Amino acid sequence: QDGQYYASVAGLETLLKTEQILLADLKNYVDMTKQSLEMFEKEILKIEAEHQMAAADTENYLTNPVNAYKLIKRLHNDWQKHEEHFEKAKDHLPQWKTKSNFLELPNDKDFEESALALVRLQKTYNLDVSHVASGILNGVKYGTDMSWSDCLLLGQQLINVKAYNQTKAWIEESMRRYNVETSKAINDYSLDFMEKLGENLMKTGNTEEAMSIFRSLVLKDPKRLSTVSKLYDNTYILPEQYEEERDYHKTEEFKLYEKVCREEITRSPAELRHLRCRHYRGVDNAFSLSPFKIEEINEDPYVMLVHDIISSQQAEKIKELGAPRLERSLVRNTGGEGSLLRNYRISKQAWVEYSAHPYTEKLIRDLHYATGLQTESSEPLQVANYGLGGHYEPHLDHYTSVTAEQSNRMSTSIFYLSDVEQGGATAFPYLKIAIRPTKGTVLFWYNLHRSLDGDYRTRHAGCPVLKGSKWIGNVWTHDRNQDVVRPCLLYRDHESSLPYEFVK
Ligand SMILES: O=C(O)CCC(=O)C(=O)O
Ligand SMILES: [Fe+2]
Repeated sequence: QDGQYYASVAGLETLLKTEQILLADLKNYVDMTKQSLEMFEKEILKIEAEHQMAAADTENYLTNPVNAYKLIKRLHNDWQKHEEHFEKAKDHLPQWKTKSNFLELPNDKDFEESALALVRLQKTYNLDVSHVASGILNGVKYGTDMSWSDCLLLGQQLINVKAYNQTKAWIEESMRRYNVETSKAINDYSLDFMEKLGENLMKTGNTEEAMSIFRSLVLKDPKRLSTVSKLYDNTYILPEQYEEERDYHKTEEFKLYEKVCREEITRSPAELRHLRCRHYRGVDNAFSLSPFKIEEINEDPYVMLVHDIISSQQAEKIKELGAPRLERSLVRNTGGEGSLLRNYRISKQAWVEYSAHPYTEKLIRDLHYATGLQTESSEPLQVANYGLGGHYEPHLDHYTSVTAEQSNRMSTSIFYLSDVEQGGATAFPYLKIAIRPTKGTVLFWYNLHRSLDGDYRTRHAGCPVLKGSKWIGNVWTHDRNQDVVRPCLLYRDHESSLPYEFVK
């Protein structure tokens, strides 16, 4: 299954184990052959350092997108390079020989997606490329640096998916790092990279910089003169028309969404003034001893938080119920090259019946007591996990055309099953609301007007997870038999949301 490792922390953990096994082989190989010793020894130290950090706190290590990218990059890219060296000495590499039979390895898709996830984060949160390359996310340093060749390779991946706008910064970062890192003797491997860097600089129109790379390349290895001059003569011109990103990413709505994720746009004190926090004893006063802690988030459409509605233990159990059955959430690609940029939802999900465990039974019962809604017609609990850079672009939960026989998703309840260190808010662009996940809290809102018309103002999204692993449980209650808590009005009350219907 594509992207099965990349999309969750559990998947990455498998990869970490895979890499441990391969690393043992590599160490063995160096002992036996003493070939290419210098290069491999350095490589081993580097990976071991990573693994030591990972061992110290695996969860913390793998929830860092830079570390996750580097892990996938090493397994997908570097080990393949090493393999060429291994060919001769395969007898000494029992694990390697059979690796494709039993070791878990990331595929092209994993690698591409992990690169795109980094870029998505960088773009959504306005991150500085040089910071990301240093493992710094929003001012916090989480891991080791990316090397100049890591940055270059990422740049090349971005060229492959035609994300030219993002490419240049990474190639420039690669150059900056190259100057700092490579005062030492240079090997063929690095020279190849330099050649590629020059080529990519030509492709992105940085002729001057390409020239200076080519010049120092030829100085270091005069044999390359002919290849280099061919590259140069081919004079790549900046592709005249960049492949457009999916148009939606250029709309005002999408830009607004990104700003709301960054909390660059928030509501004014005047807009927040009428909102209240209160204790609610629940339907039939069933919770008079431990009332619900309700925080109003928005009046119309109605949005609220209920704090501490599930315990930490309950949340852990629900994750456990979902985890073994997580499947990649469906993506609606519009096709074409570089289509991964168009993955509007990157997460894994599983459906869990409420009858699965007393804790899920309790969850749906408590939701009834907190909201008054009938939950008989609810969909099963949807448990979802967002990994590295995981997100869910703005969308509506309800169906926009339903026949008289069909029911619709009247309300959404998002139970937050984990905290998220950075990013991962639930954002409502039109309402200028970003809710940061807090474990144990449920975010609740009505998707439909009382008239049962869809409320377009409820368009919402899961912002990219910058650091951490985000777990949620979704409950969608339908619009059947809800007249007690949500009676219809004598008039159709849907006009307020109409201006938002066609905004795109
Ligand atoms: O992850 C989030 O915060 C939003 C999830 C969502 O909108 C959905 O699953 O429909
Ligand atoms: Fe949603």
